[in-house]
Amino acid sequence: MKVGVVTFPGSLDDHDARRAVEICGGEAVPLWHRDADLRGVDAVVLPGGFSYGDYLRAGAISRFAPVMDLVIERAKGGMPVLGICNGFQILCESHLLPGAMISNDHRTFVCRDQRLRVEQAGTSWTSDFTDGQEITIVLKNQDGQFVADEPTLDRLEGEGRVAFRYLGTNPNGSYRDIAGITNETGTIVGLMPHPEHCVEEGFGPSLDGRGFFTSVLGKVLAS
Ligand SMILES: NC(=O)CC[C@H](N)C(=O)O
Repeated sequence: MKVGVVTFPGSLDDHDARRAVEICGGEAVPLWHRDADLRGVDAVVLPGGFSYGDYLRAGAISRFAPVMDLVIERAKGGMPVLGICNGFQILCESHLLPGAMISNDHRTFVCRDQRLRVEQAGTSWTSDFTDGQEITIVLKNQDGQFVADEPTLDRLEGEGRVAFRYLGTNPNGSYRDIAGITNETGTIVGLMPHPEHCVEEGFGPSLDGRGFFTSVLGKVLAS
């Protein structure tokens, strides 16, 4: 299975995302922000970083990158898309996911190991987890506060579209402790913490990131 990883100017975590795909048994395909072809990929990861320097708003310019025309079209047609941190910001700016990301409530950059609860294991990127499972992966951002109006939050909760919730201290003021959400069909997932940094021994607090990639790839890894 081919998983495209988009590099925007200012992306930071594209290499780790490609490496995570390969470690978990997939073929990682590098995509560039100006590409007008998705090179036959079956799924796409929008990685973390500071695309276009986070100017205007994080993700606001990336949404208009040429490659996003195709990503948005294919995502609407059911292609699995994972947005990690800056990628989640881009998914919200693209209106593939509802809500918006604003500055952390404490107005400082946060970098920590973060406990999460998997609230929805019925997505393309979480099927190797179980509902209610606790995982710990890393978190690092400045604009990580997920906000949405009350009807949108109620709809997300009611439709089982809150995919991840922060456990312990809410690190950024995200409404209802929401760390990640999914679309109506569970093919698109966005979250602020970084699974791609938690896929190999000696790096990160766990190997919990593997589940995201094995879920979409349909792979079983020896532990
Ligand atoms: N690690 C990331 O992707 C974080 C970058 C992101 N633009 C921010 O809010 O800081």
